[in-house]
Amino acid sequence: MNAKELISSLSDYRCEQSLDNIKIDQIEMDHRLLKSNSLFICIKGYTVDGHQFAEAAVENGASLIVAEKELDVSVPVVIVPDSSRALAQLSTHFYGHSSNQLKVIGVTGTNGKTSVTHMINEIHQYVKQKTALIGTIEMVIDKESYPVKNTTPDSLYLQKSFHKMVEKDIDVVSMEISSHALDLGRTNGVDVDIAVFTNLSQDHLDYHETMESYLYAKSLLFSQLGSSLKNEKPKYAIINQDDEHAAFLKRVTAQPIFTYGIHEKASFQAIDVELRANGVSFTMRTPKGDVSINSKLMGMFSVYNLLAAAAASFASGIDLETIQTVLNNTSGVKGRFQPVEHSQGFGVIIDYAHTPDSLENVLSTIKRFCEGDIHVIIGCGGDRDRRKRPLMANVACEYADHAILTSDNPRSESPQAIIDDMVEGIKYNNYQVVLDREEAIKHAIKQAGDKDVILIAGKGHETYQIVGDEVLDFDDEQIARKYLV
Ligand SMILES: CC(=O)N[C@H]1[C@@H](OP(=O)(O)OP(=O)(O)OC[C@H]2O[C@@H](n3ccc(=O)[nH]c3=O)[C@H](O)[C@@H]2O)O[C@H](CO)[C@@H](O)[C@@H]1O[C@H](C)C(=O)N[C@@H](C)C(=O)N[C@H](CCC(=O)O)C(=O)O
Ligand SMILES: Nc1ncnc2c1ncn2[C@@H]1O[C@H](COP(=O)(O)OP(=O)(O)OP(=O)(O)O)[C@@H](O)[C@H]1O
Ligand SMILES: N[C@H](CCC[C@H](N)C(=O)O)C(=O)O
Ligand SMILES: [Mg+2]
Repeated sequence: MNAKELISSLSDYRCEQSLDNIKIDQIEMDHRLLKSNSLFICIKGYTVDGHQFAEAAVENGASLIVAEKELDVSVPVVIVPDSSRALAQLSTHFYGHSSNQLKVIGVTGTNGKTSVTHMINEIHQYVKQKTALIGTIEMVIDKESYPVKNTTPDSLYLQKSFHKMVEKDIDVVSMEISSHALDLGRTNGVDVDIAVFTNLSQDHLDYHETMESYLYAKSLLFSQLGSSLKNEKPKYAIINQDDEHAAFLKRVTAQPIFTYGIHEKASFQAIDVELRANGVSFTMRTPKGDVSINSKLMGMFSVYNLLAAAAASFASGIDLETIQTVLNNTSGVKGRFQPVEHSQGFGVIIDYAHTPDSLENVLSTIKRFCEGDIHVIIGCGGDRDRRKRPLMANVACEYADHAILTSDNPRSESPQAIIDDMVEGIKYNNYQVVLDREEAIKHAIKQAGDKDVILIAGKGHETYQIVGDEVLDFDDEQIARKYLV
C-alpha cells in the first residue's frame, strides 16, 4: 500500500518529510519481525519503550516509522499523540476494515467469556455457517487453530486475523473481549455487531485499580457499539439483567437490547430451574415462546451462560429450535468443570475458577451433589490482582472441607509470598499449604475417601506453570492421572 494513503487513515498526525514513493507491505510493532518495505510503530509498553528500537527497526527493513516523538533515524517519521490508537487505525485500514465483512459477536465480563463464546460458535456451526473463535484458549479460523498470547490480541494481530477470516469466507466470529483490551484500545476499529455482557465481580484490580474503572472499561464495548470506523450492519446488546450493573450498561448503549436472567424479568428468562447432579434443566422464556433446556453443564452459572449464548444467537438470526438442540447437547469447554474419569470412589474436577466469584459458584455447585467431603486445590497467579488472593482463599475454606493452598503461575513473585497474601484472608483452619502443585494434587488424591470430590481449580486448560521467566510443562489432568488408579 502507498504510504501516503495508509497514513491518511490516521485521525491526528504530523510529518515533515515526504512520503512519496514509499510502499508499505507490512505493519509491525515488534522490530524483530520486520522485513523490507515495512512500517514500524513505536509503542510505549509496560516492560520496554518501543521507541528505543527505532534505529534497529530501520536496519531490519523499516522504511517508515510512526512514533510519539521526533527520532533521529534515516527514514521518515510520522508523529502521533498516541501510538496504540494509531496502531488500531493503521491496522484497520491496512487490512481493509475486514471486520465489517464479518458478523462479530463480542463477549465481555469477568467470568464466562470463554464458555459463552464456545457455545455461540457451536450454534452457528450447527447451521453450517463458517465460524472463527478468538479467546483465552486459542484462535480458531474454520477449524484451524492458531496460538494466542492474550485473550484479546493486540489490534495489529486482530485486524490481520480478520483479514485472514475474510479470505477464508468466514461468516461469524465469536470473540472474548477483555477489559484490558477495551482499556488499551486493542478492539478500536473492530465493527462488533452483537455485544454480550456476562457479569462483573472482582478481578484485575492490579490493572484497573477500582471496580468503577473496571466497570467503565467493560462498558466501552456497549458505548462504542455501532461507532466503529465504518459500520453497516444491525447491532444488539445482550445484557445479564440479574447483574447489579445491568441498568448502567443498558443506559450506555444506543442499540437494541436483549436481556437475560433468572431472577429479574428478561427477554430470555430461565424459569423452573433445576440443578441436578448431572446437569441443569429449565424453561427458557424467549420473545418467540418457551423452550425447554436440559443441559449436561453444571451449576447456576451455567444457566446464565446458556441464556447468554441463546440470546446472542437469537439476535444473530438463528432459530430457537437450533439453539435448543445445540444447548441440550453441548458438553462445555476443556478445563471448565471438567470431570477426570477414573475408577476410584471419589470425583475429580478440573476448573478454571480464578476469581472469588467463580470459585464460590463452582464450590457451591459441587456442594449440592457431593455426598462426602470436598477437597479444593487452589493458588493465585503471580503479577496479577493481589486483592483477590485473601478473598479466594477464604471462599475455598468456607465452601470446602479441606483446602490445599498451592502455586498457580507464580511468575516473578515468590510462591510463599503469594500464599502469605492468601492466608491473610482466611477465617477458618481447614487448610494446609503445599507449595508444589504436583505434591498438592498427589496429597489430595491420597487423602480423598469414597464419595468425596476433589476440585483442582485455577488452571483449567493451561498446560504450563510459569515460574519466573520459565514456562514449565504442567497439566492438572495429566498430573492427577499419574496418581489415580
Ligand atoms: C499489560 C499488558 O497488557 N501487556 C501487553 C503488552 O505488553 P508490554 O506492554 O509489556 O509490551 P513490551 O514488551 O513493553 O513492548 C513494548 C513494545 O516494544 C516492542 N518491542 C519489544 C521488545 C523488542 O525487543 N522489540 C520490540 O519492538 C513490542 O513489540 C511492543 O510493541 O503488549 C503485548 C503485545 O500486545 C501483550 O501480549 C501484553 O500482554 C501481556 C502478555 C499480559 O499478560 N497481558 C494481560 C494483563 C492481559 O492483557 N490480559 C487480558 C485479560 C486476561 C483474562 O482475564 O482473560 C487479555 O486480553 O489477555
Ligand atoms: N457465568 C459465570 N459466572 C460465574 N462464574 C463462571 C461463569 N461461567 C464460568 N464461570 C467460572 O469461571 C471459570 C472461567 O470460565 P470462563 O473461562 O468461561 O471465563 P472467562 O471470562 O473466559 O475467563 P478469563 O477472564 O480468564 O478469560 C469457570 O471455570 C467457572 O469456574
Ligand atoms: N487469563 C487470566 C486468568 C489466569 C488464571 C491463573 N491461572 C493465573 O495465572 O492467574 C489472567 O491472566 O489473569
Ligand atoms: Mg476466557
